[in-house]
Amino acid sequence: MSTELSERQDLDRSGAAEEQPDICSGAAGSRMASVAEYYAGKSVLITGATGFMGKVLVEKLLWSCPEVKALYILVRPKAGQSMKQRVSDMMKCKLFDRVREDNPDFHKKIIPISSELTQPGLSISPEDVEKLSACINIVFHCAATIRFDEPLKHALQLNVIATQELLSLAQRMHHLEAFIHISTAYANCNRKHIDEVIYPPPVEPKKLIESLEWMDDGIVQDITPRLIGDRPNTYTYTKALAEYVVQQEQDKLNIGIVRPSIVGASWQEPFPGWIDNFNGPSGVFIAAGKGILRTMRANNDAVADLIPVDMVVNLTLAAGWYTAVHRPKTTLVYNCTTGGINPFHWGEIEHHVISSFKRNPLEQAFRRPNANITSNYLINQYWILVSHKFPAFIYDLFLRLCGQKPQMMRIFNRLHKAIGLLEYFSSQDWEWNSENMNMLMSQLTPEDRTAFNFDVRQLNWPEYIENYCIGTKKYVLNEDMSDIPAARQHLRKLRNIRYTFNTVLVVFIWRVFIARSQMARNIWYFVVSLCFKFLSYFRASSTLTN
Ligand SMILES: CCCCCCCCCCCCCCCC(=O)SCCNC(=O)CCNC(=O)[C@H](O)C(C)(C)COP(=O)(O)OP(=O)(O)OC[C@H]1O[C@@H](n2cnc3c(N)ncnc32)[C@H](O)[C@@H]1OP(=O)(O)O
Ligand SMILES: NC(=O)C1=CN([C@@H]2O[C@H](COP(=O)(O)OP(=O)(O)OC[C@H]3O[C@@H](n4cnc5c(N)ncnc54)[C@H](OP(=O)(O)O)[C@@H]3O)[C@@H](O)[C@H]2O)C=CC1
Repeated sequence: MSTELSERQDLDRSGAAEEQPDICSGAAGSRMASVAEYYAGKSVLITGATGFMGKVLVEKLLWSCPEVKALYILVRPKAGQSMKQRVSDMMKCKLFDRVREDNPDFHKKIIPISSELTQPGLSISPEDVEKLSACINIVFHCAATIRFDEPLKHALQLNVIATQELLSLAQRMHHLEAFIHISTAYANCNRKHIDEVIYPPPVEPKKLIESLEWMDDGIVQDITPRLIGDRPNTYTYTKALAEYVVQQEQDKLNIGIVRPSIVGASWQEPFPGWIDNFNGPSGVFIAAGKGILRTMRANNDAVADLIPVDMVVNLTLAAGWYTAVHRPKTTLVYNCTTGGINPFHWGEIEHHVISSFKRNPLEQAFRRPNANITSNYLINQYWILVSHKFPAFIYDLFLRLCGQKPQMMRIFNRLHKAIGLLEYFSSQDWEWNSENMNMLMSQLTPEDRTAFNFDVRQLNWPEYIENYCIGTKKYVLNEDMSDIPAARQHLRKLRNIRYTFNTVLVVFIWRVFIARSQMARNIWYFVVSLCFKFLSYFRASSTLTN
C-alpha cells in the first residue's frame, strides 16, 4: 500500500475513534462500551460464514448483539446450488432456532455477497466492492481449506493468496475498525512451545507464490514434502504463511489473530453438542460409536486440546471488540486453547466417548463400541489386522454370498486414510501460551464474561464429551433420540453374536488341535482328570463335614 493510502487509513482510523469517543478512548474513568454495545450499528463482513465456525459466529452475533446493523457474508455457489439458495438453506438450519424465534425477520440483516475466494479480486463485483468499502466496520476472516490432503497450490491459493486479497480489500474500507483473522494453534506445530507471537515464515510467501505459478501440478506435488518440511500437511504450512501475510499489514490495519486448537461441538450455545461435520475428532468419534474404529495410534497421556466452537466464537467476538476499542499497537495473537488451563487427555477422551456411545448408541452399529488407543506402531498394526481387516473381510464375504456389493473394506480404507492424517495431532503434546486470552478475559465486564464466555476452566469434560457424542448422533447423522432403545437392543444382539462366535471359534480350534496333536490330547486329558479329581475331592470333603 502506498504511503498516501496508509496515511488515509490512519486518518480513517482516527476518524472512527472520534465518532465513538466513549468507546475508543480507553482512558481511565470513561465508560468502556460492552461487547454488544460496540457491535450495535456496525456492519460486519464475514468470510467462511457457511462453514462450521462461520455459522456459529453469525448466529452468536445475531443473538448476543441484536443491534448489529448488517452481516455481509461472502458466499460462492456450490454443488449446483446458487448463492441465494445456500444462504436460505443455511438460515433454516436448527442452529438458528433461537434467533428465528426471537426475530423471524433476522434474515434481513444477512446480506450475501457473491464471491469465489480463489479468483482474482475474490470475484466480487465492482458494485459490491464499492458497497463493502463504504460500510464495513469489522472483518472476520474464517474461510479456509482445512483439508489435510489439499494440494499445495490450492491450499496456497485459498489460505494465503485469498487472505492477501481480502487484506487489500480491507484497506479500501473507509470505516474499518478491526480485521480479525482466524488461524490455527497448529500453524506452528513444528514447535513444542508456542507463544502468542507470529513466527518467521518457513519461506517468503511472495517468492513461493511466484515460483509455484509456473510449475505444473506434478512438480508441485513432488516438491511439497521438501517445502512443508517438519510440518505434517499443506494446511498447517499455508496457515503459517497466512499469519505472516496478515502481520505485514499491521501498520495499515487494526489486526487481531485468533488461533483455536481442535474446534469441537458447542459447549452451551446455542445448545450443547451442536456439530455438523466429520472434521477433526468428530469423524473418529462417529467411527468409534458405530463400532468400526477399534484401534488408533494416539498417546493416552497426551493432552487432547479440544475447544468448543462457541468458546472460540465468543473469544473471536471479544477480540474484535478489543482490537477496535483498544487499538493495540501491534497485532495481538490469541492462542485459543484448553490444554494449559484445563487439560484433558486422549486416553480419557477414549474412555468417555466409548461409554457415552454405550449409553446412547448410534443406529445400526457394525460392532459394539470398543476402541483401544495405543502409541505403539506394532500393536496398532496387530489390532488393525484383527479388529479392522478381518471383520471387514468376513462381512464382505457375507455380503458377496448374499449377492450384495462388498463395502466394508472400502470403508476401512477410507477410515485408515483419515486417521492416518490425524495421528500426528493425537500422538504428541504442545504447550501454548495463553496470556492474551487471559488478558482479554480480564478486560471484559462481568456481564460480558457471561455473555461471551470463553473461560475454559468451566468446562466439565465428561459432560462435554457426552453432549458432543449425542450431538454427532443428532446433528451429523440425523438420528432420532427416540430410537435409542432399538439401538441398545441392537448392541445386545451384537454382544450375543460375539459371544456365540467366540465360543464356536474356541471349540473349533480346540477340536482341530485335539484331532491333530497327541500333545493337545494329553493336555486335554490331564486338564479333564484334574477337574475330575478336584470335583471328587470337593464332594468327599463336603460329605464328611455334613
Ligand atoms: C475413541 C477414539 C478417541 C481418540 C480420538 C483421537 C482423535 C484425533 C483427532 C485429532 C484432530 C486433529 C485436528 C487438528 C486441528 C485442526 O487443524 S482441525 C481442522 C482439521 N481438518 C480436518 O479435520 C480435515 C480432515 N479431513 C480431510 O483432510 C479429508 O476429509 C480426508 C480425511 C483426507 C478425507 O478426504 P476424502 O477421502 O476426499 O473424503 P471427503 O470428500 O473429505 O469425505 C468423504 C466422506 O467421508 C466423510 N469423512 C470425512 N472425514 C471423515 C472422518 N475423519 N471420519 C469419517 N468420515 C469422514 C465425509 O463426510 C464424506 O462423507 P460423504 O459426503 O461422502 O457421505
Ligand atoms: N475446524 C477446526 O477444528 C479448526 C478450524 N480452524 C480455522 O477456523 C476457520 C474455519 O474453519 P471451519 O469452519 O472448521 O471450516 P469449514 O471447512 O467448515 O468452513 C470453511 C469455509 O470457507 C469457505 N470457503 C472455502 N473455500 C472457499 C472458496 N474458494 N470461496 C469462498 N469460500 C470458501 C467455505 O465455503 P463453502 O461452504 O462454500 O465451502 C466455508 O464457509 C478456518 O480458518 C480454519 O483454519 C482453526 C483450528 C481448528
